[in-house]
Amino acid sequence: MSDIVNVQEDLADTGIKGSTLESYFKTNATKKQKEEANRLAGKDEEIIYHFYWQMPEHFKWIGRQSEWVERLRQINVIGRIHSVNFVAQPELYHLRMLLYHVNDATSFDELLKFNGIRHATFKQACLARGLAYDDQQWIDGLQESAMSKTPRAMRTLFTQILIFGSPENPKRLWEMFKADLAEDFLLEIGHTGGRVEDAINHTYRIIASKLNTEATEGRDFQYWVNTFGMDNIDFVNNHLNVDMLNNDSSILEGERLYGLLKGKQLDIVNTILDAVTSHNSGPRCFFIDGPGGTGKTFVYKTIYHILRGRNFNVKCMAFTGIASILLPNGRTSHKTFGLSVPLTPESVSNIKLGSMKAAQLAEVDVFLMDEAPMLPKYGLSTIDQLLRAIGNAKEPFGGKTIVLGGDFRQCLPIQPRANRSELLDVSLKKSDLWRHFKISRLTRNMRVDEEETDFAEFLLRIGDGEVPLNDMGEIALPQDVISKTNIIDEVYGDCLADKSYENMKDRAILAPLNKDVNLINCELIDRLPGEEKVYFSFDSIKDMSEGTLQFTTEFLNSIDIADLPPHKLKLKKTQLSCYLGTWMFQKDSVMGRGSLSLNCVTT
Ligand SMILES: Nc1ncnc2c1ncn2[C@@H]1O[C@H](COP(=O)(O)OP(=O)(O)OP(=O)(O)O)[C@@H](O)[C@H]1O
Repeated sequence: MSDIVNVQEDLADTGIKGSTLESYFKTNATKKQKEEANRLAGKDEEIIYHFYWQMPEHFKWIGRQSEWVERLRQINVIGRIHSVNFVAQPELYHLRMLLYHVNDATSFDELLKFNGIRHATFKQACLARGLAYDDQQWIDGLQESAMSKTPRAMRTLFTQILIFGSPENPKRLWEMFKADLAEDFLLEIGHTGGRVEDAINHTYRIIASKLNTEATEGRDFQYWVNTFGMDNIDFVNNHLNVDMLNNDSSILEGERLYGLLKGKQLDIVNTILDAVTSHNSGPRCFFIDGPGGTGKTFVYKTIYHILRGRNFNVKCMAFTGIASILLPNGRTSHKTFGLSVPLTPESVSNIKLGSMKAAQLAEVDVFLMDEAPMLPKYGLSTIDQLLRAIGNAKEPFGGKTIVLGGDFRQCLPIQPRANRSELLDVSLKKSDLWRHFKISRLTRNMRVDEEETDFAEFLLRIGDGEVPLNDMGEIALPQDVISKTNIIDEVYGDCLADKSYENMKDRAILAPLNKDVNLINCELIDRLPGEEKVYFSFDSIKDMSEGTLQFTTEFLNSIDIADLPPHKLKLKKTQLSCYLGTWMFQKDSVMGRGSLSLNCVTT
């Protein structure tokens, strides 16, 4: 009941007395009076009731009078009720749903009534009318997000549903969606050989942790523990920092990687392992400086697995999300240290002393951060202050071992409208903390073959600013790297001629613009043998009756964005396709994400 009062009070607060909705109720009341009068007079006149969203088609809204006035002529206009976030405002969401299905209500109160029973909430009224089923809207929402959102975003949505959505049966939702919620961790154990239950437990702990941090107002975490059927809070808290890779897999992986280390890589790993395990008073801050491809990520992974295998608590991170996924259990540095976005010299970490996140950081022995040159010097200071405060220690970074790495030739801190010297000024190298770092350099490019070393060196000289520029600020590329005929023939010609299509997966053509990629793709697909299968995207909107915006077919077909397959997707059996996410095929249409098994070669 209180929720309803709130909805009505909200409407009143926003000056909605005499609003379009209240006037709609009045219009219906007038129609009902007329219907009753007709009945008493024995008059056989049909009174037509309209849904709220149909009102603009048949009535004109006169704002001054706060009144719907019947149109003399019906016109083609589209009425819609603005959308409501079903997690944040569940009662408004159900009110909206009722308005889509009840066309003769004369008040909020009447919307609550069904079959002679007045229900306490709009949600219950929807349930009674069969418009919502036990948690059906949460199931729909989660199913949709399983197809379109990352597992991390889905875990956030799931937590919000638990906190704000009052689902009837949270445990059932968890059982239904736990595999989707754990999708990234399941993928990871697929590579590292961990156990499925560890991935699921890890997801469970993350959700427990989110609930613990976010379920502050009104509901205490224990409420969710009981409702959700989770293990008790102590169990959850005690295990929050244990990542899901079991130590055995880390020991094996650590040994494997260590055996492959070459030259300088081995020295760096040994130095860092020694600093962590021997508790000596030597340096605890390291910077691994190396151009792209010199094996920095390889080194982080080796250190991570060896230390995890020895029960050390190691956190991997990178400045950008895309680089963080290359690291075991990688997060962004912003997430790990609660840095604000955007990061400014005034920013402080949003991790509060005494909070659970602070306690988790206190337990970490080693922080590994890739792409560190993107972190501005004041970001490094914020991390230093946070770790000193958490550890109540005077040493840099609270005495934790911190391993930064990256390449100063690559992206530097992003500073809007900064000139060169301003950019350099915010670089890590200008930080007072820089002097504490022991710098090691990797130089051998592990990606190139012997015959490509000249080109690798050329790239390094570009990065170091040693290649001369012409008047236009351009550099001259070596003749042997410039395409002279057709780039498809040059890269894939022999595979096409020999029909060795499998070998095509070892080569790639990169282009700066998607339109060039599409052109090259189309030409290449045309040159592949076999029957072409064409899939079209959906060109109509599901559940139009729910008041979805109306779009023309032409518009829907023209949507061409990076996250979605193109409207016309051509596939051939011999084609190599890289799927970012998974798609759902229905008959001959393709949409969003889901599961896919196609009779074509995939990489
Ligand atoms: N010792 C090694 N043995 C075998 N392969 C290695 C070794 N070191 C690096 N590699 C391989 O070389 C490639 C480049 O290494 P890595 O990705 O670690 O470089 P990076 O310095 O992190 O590059 P970038 O800066 O571009 O991210 C990877 O495929 C990696 O697996």
